[in-house]
Amino acid sequence: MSDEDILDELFELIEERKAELPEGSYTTSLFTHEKGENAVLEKLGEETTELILAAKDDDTAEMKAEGADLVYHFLVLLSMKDVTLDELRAELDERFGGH
Ligand SMILES: N=c1c2ncn([C@@H]3O[C@H](COP(=O)(O)OP(=O)(O)OP(=O)(O)O)[C@@H](O)[C@H]3O)c2ncn1[C@@H]1O[C@H](COP(=O)(O)O)[C@@H](O)[C@H]1O
Repeated sequence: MSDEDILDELFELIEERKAELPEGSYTTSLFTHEKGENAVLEKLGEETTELILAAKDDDTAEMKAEGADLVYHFLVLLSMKDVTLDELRAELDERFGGH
């Protein structure tokens, strides 16, 4: 499975959680008052700090773990703001065009 596949699958699952709000799901809790937008923004801040500290320690295993948390919460934020993964790809594609 390519990296692109897992990002698409994860984003689709996040969109499904947003639409269906199944109980007992952590993602659901981020889309409801149980945790909400502030919790997503706080997590992005916390995990960015943890990623920086892992990099400073040259701890690549921890970098991957914190990076995965960061990507997941970033995808939740995109979905929360009705931005799609394809729009993010279009932004990256546009920048890559010059190469
Ligand atoms: N990738 C993730 C993912 N990364 C991190 N997290 C959650 O993010 C939360 C915060 O992580 P922390 O390490 O800060 O843990 P914590 O301080 O104990 O968390 P809180 O007290 O703030 O809840 C944890 O509860 C993790 O479970 C994730 N939760 C879900 N996913 C993906 O989303 C899918 C759907 O999950 P559910 O919506 O829970 O079914 C999963 O199968 C995964 O693929």
